[in-house]
Amino acid sequence: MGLQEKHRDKPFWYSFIYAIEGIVTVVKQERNMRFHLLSSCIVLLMSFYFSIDKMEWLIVLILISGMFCLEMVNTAIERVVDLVTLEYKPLAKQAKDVAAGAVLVYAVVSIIIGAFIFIPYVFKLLRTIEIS
Ligand SMILES: Nc1ncnc2c1ncn2[C@@H]1O[C@H](COP(=O)(O)OP(=O)(O)OP(=O)(O)O)[C@@H](O)[C@H]1O
Repeated sequence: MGLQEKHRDKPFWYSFIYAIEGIVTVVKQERNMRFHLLSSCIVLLMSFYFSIDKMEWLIVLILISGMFCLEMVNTAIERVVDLVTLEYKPLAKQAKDVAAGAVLVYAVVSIIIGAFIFIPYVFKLLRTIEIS
């Protein structure tokens, strides 16, 4: 029986189980993903602490979820490349490097946007500490 036939009769919610398996796999196997998880927890704690406004929450949540999604796509690309070849191939290098570049661009932009959101709150906190 081929893979297609094997999965044809499964109920639709099996796709969710497979998706969750994918998320668990990335968290278990990818150090970068665990780093994203840790930094996201810190950002969420800061967001609660500073009581950021609704628009800022939306931006923070979009950035965090975007980072997770991109890291998962990056990992998927790495796995497919390794499945195709474990030999040194310039195209394999390009595929992995381009995917890693996408993660880097998103991470740098997220840090810049995060700085725009949080730095004013940090300064406000420092001023309050100075005054009191
Ligand atoms: N088959 C290959 N052919 C040529 N270069 C490769 C190949 N596999 C990996 N590379 C190069 O080595 C780098 C590291 O590859 P690797 O598969 O270890 O991913 P990684 O960047 O360490 O991923 P992560 O740390 O996110 O798991 C790639 O970015 C690429 O430049």
